[in-house]
Amino acid sequence: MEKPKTPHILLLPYPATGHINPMLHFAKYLASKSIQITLIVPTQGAKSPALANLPPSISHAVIGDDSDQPTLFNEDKTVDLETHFKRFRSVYIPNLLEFIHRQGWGRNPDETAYPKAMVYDSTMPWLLEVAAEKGMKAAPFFTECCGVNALCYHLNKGNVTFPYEEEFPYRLPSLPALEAGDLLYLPDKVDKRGDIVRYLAAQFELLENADYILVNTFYHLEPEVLDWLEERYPKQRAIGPTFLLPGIDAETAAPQQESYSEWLDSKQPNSVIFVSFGTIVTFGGNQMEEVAHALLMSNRNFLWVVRNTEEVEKLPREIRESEAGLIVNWCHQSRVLSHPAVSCFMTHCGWNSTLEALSIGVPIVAMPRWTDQTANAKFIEDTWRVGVRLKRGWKSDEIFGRERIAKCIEEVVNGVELRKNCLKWKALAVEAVRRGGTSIDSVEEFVRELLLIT
Ligand SMILES: O=c1ccn([C@@H]2O[C@H](COP(=O)(O)OP(=O)(O)O[C@H]3O[C@H](CO)[C@@H](O)[C@H](O)[C@H]3O)[C@@H](O)[C@H]2O)c(=O)[nH]1
Repeated sequence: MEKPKTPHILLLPYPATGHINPMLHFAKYLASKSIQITLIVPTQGAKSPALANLPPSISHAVIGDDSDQPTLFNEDKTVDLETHFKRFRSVYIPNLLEFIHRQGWGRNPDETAYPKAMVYDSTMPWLLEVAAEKGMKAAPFFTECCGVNALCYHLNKGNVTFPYEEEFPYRLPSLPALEAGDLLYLPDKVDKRGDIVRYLAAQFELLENADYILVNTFYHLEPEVLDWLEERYPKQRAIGPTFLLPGIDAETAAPQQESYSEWLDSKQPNSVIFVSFGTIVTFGGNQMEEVAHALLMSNRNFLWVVRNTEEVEKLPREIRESEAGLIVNWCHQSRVLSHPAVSCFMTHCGWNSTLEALSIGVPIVAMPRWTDQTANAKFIEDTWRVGVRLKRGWKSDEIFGRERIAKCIEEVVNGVELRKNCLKWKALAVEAVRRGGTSIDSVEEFVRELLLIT
């Protein structure tokens, strides 16, 4: 008997865990619908823990980029980010075209094996042209929140100029009033010329030609800004939180790192401060020391993810030897957040971490560093009201002191209103991905319309 024909789709994340994770969750959901998936990761992302437990239903390829170049956010040298991004693109595109050619999927787009669509990270908008050249539908995937996307839209259309004009607050349609410290930026020592802001704004290049625009958020979290952007881009859909899509395993942790599970199990409900700063930012020794002392001052249990062993060694001895805490270099974050022992989450406010906390219902101590994190922290405190932020001044690389951090922890741990709000967002997030929910309906629509299957 002839095997049933399934459509094939390419997924192309940007090579960073915070970008691979949400797209991979989406890929797993599509794979569970018998859609054939090929996940293509540039070499810089090949070692991401997100890729540790790929299911056999997802084919996986690594394609050369410019990874012998300096790391993207290198604080020791001022990296010319514009050159970095240009080189990435100029190396990646020919390698991708050659990869597609080598697969023998054929040139005829009617062939079943030939990918019908390309879902690509929105920070690589130039992939739309590759999709068009290869006769595939183009679906950019945004890994940041819609409020941040709207900021990028205004930057791209010139409604907001960079360097920012000092007429704060900015009042932009569908967004709350924004102060300078709420906007996208990187400190001068990492990105003097604002290349990262331009790179993020460029997500809106060519966007009107996209067949679908996927955003990892959910409708009830950002209704005004989603509606506002949808008026301009009718094919925009909120499909998140992708880590909650049904039937997927959102596992990202290396299995040998599970000692923390037993440790968490041994703790009282609501007794542990969970601290994790994502996969890119580093805060530097002095800031880490202040965090360490704030945790000690809180007199509570803590579970702290410090990615790098050298960083752990630089922490004060009292924290390394403290019986109240555990320091690990990786964990299954969404599982930790779901543990009843966890009472609050100190985070750098990367969008995945923010969305995970919101959807699991854990209040936040927001300690943003840069890019979208400052805006996310603003929304966490003032829009969703699920946390307290350590507020940065404009372009400030100030070190937050231990007293200030400890005060935020106390406010969050004791915040009755915050906890109520958390439960509200949690319920709405879960509803979005349930049968008939806004996000799941959008995913099903995508599958039906773009891949032409029912
Ligand atoms: O021990 C850990 C640490 C992290 N994670 C996961 O790693 C992801 C981290 O993503 P995120 O919180 O978004 O942080 P970054 O890694 O910093 O993400 C980058 O990408 C995001 C999406 O574009 C942006 O919002 C951030 O600012 C940018 O730094 C999350 O899914 C976490 O659950 C784990 O599973 N275990």
